[in-house]
Amino acid sequence: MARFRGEQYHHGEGERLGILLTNLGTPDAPTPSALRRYLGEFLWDRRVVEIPRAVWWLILHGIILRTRPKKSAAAYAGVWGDEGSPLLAHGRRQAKALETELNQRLPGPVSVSLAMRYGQPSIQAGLEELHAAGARRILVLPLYPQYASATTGSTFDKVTEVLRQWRWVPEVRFVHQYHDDPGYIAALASSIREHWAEHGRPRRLLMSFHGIPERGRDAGDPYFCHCHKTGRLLAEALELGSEEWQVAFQSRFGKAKWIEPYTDATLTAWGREGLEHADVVCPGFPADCLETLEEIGEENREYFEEAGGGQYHYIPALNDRADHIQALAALATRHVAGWPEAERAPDPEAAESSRRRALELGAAD
Ligand SMILES: C=CC1=C(C)c2cc3[nH]c(cc4nc(cc5[nH]c(cc1n2)c(C)c5CCC(=O)O)C(CCC(=O)O)=C4C)c(C)c3C=C
Ligand SMILES: [Fe+2]
Ligand SMILES: [Fe+2]
Repeated sequence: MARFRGEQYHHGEGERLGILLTNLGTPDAPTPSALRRYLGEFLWDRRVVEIPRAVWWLILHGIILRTRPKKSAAAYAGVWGDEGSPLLAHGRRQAKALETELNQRLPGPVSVSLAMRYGQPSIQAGLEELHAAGARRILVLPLYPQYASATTGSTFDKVTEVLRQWRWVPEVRFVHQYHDDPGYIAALASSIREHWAEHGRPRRLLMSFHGIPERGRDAGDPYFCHCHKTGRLLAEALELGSEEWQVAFQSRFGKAKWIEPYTDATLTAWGREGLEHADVVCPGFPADCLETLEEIGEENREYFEEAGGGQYHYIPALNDRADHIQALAALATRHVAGWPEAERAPDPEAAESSRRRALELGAAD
């Protein structure tokens, strides 16, 4: 509260549309201590692990945070680039490109800030950045095409937790999902067709999505259905026959049963069959990250090849492809309809002619 004193508000001035582009988060460095901090925050979220707190605290602090940080740090080290975590580097490029695109499409002005649900830059920092830029209307756009309680739901929790501390809450809208958005599906289909033009068409395309515990799906989380609908629309856009594609779920965590089929088991089975060429695409990850580059690009490639499979290609995420940014800009534009920064400024000529017309009509009466 103390951060926002009266003099920081500029009544009527600096009106600006703010877009908070969010993703899951990533550690600050590929080291065990940074991973312990990051995983400690992430895995303590009740929407991510739904086990009673006392029991989970003992497991998390007694076992997981003693072993996983070292293993995860080694995996992150393998994908870490000059710009740091791939998820963060792609996120920064996406935010910049989206800001440029939206300022061309809308009267604006528009500011886009990138924020992570866990770690840095935080959702609090992103919201404060937008506020400092003069944004009084904010669209929250989580980069999760498919809604899940653990991701989209949790982002909503954090945004509202931060805004609870503000005296003057901005006008806020929230994108809930865009799993069947035509622009998103078309960008995925184009990226796959381009890959095929260069590397040849595979016998089968695996569409691998991050999993969730089966319990969540059975309790009503729409995530599983959203993933399947994305998969069906993408297969239709690519005109694939039913034997040529499949949906599967990756990145299992913990001992509970997760939604099936599992990506690793599917690719192992395809390898055993002697499938000569498999491609994997991850439509639920709009930016490449550990789970795509390492888990799909490396780990699952080994499962497939060691089981006897032939060619294997991971098709990169949409990242900052122009068609992806245009799809996100179109999505954002639809969600801010009616806000002043999204409406064309009145054209003085049109306003004058409509005033004359009104006068004429009035005179005719
Ligand atoms: C795309 C949607 C995602 C869902 C749904 C999701 C659920 C979920 N994830 C975990 C556990 C972990 N996820 C981790 C990384 C990670 N997860 C997502 C996305 C979804 N997670 C992304 C984009 C990333 C990558 C971040 C990066 O920095 O590259 C990790 C950390 C890495 C590791 O140690 O393996 C864990 C752990 C659970 C329990 C869960 C529950 C529904
Ligand atoms: Fe995850
Ligand atoms: Fe391929």
